[in-house]
Amino acid sequence: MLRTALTRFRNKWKSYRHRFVPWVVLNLSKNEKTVRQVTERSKDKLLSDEEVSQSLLKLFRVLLRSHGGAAHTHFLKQIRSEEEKCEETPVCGHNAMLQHLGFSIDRKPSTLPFAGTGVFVTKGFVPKGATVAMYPGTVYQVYEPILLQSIRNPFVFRCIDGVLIDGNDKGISKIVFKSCSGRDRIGPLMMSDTSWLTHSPQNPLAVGQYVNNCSNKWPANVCYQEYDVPDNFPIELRQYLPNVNYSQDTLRPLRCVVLVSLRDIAAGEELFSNYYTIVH
Ligand SMILES: C[S@@+](CC[C@H](N)C(=O)[O-])C[C@H]1O[C@@H](n2cnc3c(N)ncnc32)[C@H](O)[C@@H]1O
Repeated sequence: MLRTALTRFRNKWKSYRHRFVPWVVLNLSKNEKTVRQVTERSKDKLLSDEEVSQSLLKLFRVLLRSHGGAAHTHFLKQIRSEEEKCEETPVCGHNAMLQHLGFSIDRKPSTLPFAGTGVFVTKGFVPKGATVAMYPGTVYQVYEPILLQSIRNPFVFRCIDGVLIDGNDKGISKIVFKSCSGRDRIGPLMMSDTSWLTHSPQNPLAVGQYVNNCSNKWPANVCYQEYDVPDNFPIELRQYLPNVNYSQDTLRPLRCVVLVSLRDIAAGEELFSNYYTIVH
């Protein structure tokens, strides 16, 4: 009997796509109704990678312009024609987001009791199918060790293929991210953004690690989606990517995770994702 129960649990556990260990284990039975079910891995993507690229590039180009890009003048020349479409005044990340994506998001105390910080739409309006946030952190391939960093860490996110992203902005996780980010720079160009580790990230999308889990009362309004950064992603815009590979020798494209809106979301609403997705 115990053996059957254990086998059933193991099979079910294996099909969970995103997990925040150990919180998921402790809360699995509390809100099973909210589990998101998809029939195939390929059906899980609401947006194509190209659509995700387009919205990231739109924002990052404005950020580059507003941050001066002084050290990257020669790169700026290359993208001059695109930039001419943007307005001349420098803008802060949240304004850039509002002006160019139509909404802004920020961290605030969650509306849920005992749920700590959450993420809210602060201004504007998020249409269904928009890239609303990014899940920052160090990317660990399935074969890479994460034991120390994962102890008492509720920010370890598991992707569909077992890749892990450590989105903790404190302690050893923070040290690891900064060290990997410094290691990967190319001359003056950063290949990733470390400012998500602070209270004011340069890339205002990079707060997805603070999105709380939905409940029976508050259904999910966003979902996670893997996004592998394509080779042709402009090198001068990679400084806004909030992810870095743990190992320098990783051969595959950089894994990012974005949160995509499942419905229209109005200003003032908290974002809720689904920590559990079953892939049948
Ligand atoms: C990825 S973190 C989310 C950010 C977290 N709210 C914080 O302030 O650090 C996951 C943790 O958030 C809390 N959390 C997420 N969803 C929750 C919910 N619906 N109710 C209570 N706590 C929740 C749990 O403590 C969980 O371990």
